[in-house]
Amino acid sequence: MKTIGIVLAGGQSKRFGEPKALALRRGKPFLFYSVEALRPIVDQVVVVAQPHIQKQIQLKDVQWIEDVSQHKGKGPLAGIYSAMKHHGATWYIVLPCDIPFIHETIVTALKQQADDAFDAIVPYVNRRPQPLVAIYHHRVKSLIYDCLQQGEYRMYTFLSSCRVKHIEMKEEQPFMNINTKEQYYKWIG
Ligand SMILES: Nc1nc2c(ncn2[C@@H]2O[C@H](COP(=O)(O)OP(=O)(O)OP(=O)(O)O)[C@@H](O)[C@H]2O)c(=O)[nH]1
Repeated sequence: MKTIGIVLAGGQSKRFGEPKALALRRGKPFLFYSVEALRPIVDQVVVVAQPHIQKQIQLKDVQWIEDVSQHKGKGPLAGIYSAMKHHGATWYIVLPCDIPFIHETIVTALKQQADDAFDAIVPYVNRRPQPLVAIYHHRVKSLIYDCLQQGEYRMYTFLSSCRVKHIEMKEEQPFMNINTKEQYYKWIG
């Protein structure tokens, strides 16, 4: 069962003011933590980012791709689709690049929930769905394609057409995403 890890790093980071993928926690870029959480569990890690991010960071055994041109920068759904288009697999484990407390045990727990009867495995933390820290079956590629073709870029609209298995996760910190400098100084220091 081939599994690809997708790290989404093609966002604008407007609220943060500089690329979140390159922000540091304990001397390592945020992107590093998402890649390392996936690496032991997947067959290949694919980072979907703009080329200037790749130029500023060294990561071993990672495949870098850009968003497909017609949906460049249109949001996470476009990034997931771009990775699926480049790499065939049964399952895709998706992580954003702005959750620097993520760790391998969360990804392992998610992968253990992979179930062919569902299109997506989405954790719930504190009653909130986490669709950017989730697993998608390859069959959703055509559903995403349809959304993108219709100019529908919202993750939740796409998910409403999927069979989703929700799993409750207790630990909150690994899912904490940093969007602003205030959050950065509060949680990272
Ligand atoms: N490949 C790709 N990733 C994206 C895109 N938009 C957002 N992401 C990633 O998805 C995750 C969540 O992004 P957001 O925080 O919602 O958006 P952002 O653009 O990074 O930040 P803001 O500009 O402040 O909204 C981050 O890891 C982003 O890098 C996109 O168009 N393509």
